[in-house]
Amino acid sequence: MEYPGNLFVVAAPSGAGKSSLVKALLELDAKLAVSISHTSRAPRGQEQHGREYWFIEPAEFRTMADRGDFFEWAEVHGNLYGTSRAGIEDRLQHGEDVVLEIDYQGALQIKQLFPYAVLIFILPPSWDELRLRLNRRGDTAPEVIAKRMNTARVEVAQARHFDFVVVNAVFDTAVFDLKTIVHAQRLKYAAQRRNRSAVFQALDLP
Ligand SMILES: Nc1nc2c(ncn2[C@@H]2O[C@H](COP(=O)(O)OP(=O)(O)O)[C@@H](O)[C@H]2O)c(=O)[nH]1
Ligand SMILES: Nc1ncnc2c1ncn2[C@@H]1O[C@H](COP(=O)(O)OP(=O)(O)O)[C@@H](O)[C@H]1O
Repeated sequence: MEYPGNLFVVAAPSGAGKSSLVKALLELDAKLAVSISHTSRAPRGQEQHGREYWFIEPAEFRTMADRGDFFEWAEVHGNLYGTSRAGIEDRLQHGEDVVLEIDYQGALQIKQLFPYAVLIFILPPSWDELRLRLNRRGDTAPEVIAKRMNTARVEVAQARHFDFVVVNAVFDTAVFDLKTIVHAQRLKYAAQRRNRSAVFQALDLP
């Protein structure tokens, strides 16, 4: 499948800083939009339906999956998550850029469907720091943290299938790395199409 918009996929083990980084990236780049996923998990803390996720019942999720409503979906930490076609197809068709914040299983499915998608894996600087961040966030029970640390080992092993790996040690440096990847992809895509105006647009030149 091919659309004129760029597709960026960001995956990371839970607690590595993916949500915070993507949020900061969106604040820097008005031309990017993040896709809101559907999930069967219950909302956490201040989360709102339609803002962090579309929260739906497992049965409804299964119906959507059977109907082919998702570009990809996967079970993560015992819950179902999916990227709906309706959420991003329109934007991509209009040449707008989209970021997917999803797990590695979803990322690999997206790469099959959209070979030009740019897959970015966020790594924490160390396992100890990952545990610290999960603890500090304060919204995850100790037994859940232990489970996520185990899953993190499986997830990190998948980083080799990604186009880029960004280490989130110093936050601002990691945001800058992401911004550079997005910028480089826009220039590459514009150059591939030999489209002078698209190159100028990507450079933010008049
Ligand atoms: N495959 C897939 N994974 C998703 C999707 N949305 C979120 N995820 C992933 O599901 C995992 C759990 O997310 P979440 O419940 O928000 O917990 P968090 O890991 O603490 O942020 C994370 O790795 C997300 O990136 C989606 O649409 N598809
Ligand atoms: N570079 C960093 N240095 C220190 N703490 C960070 C950094 N990046 C993120 N954090 C913190 O780590 C915790 C997990 O970040 P979050 O964005 O929720 O992770 P994820 O979306 O990957 O689960 C949050 O409390 C966040 O503020």
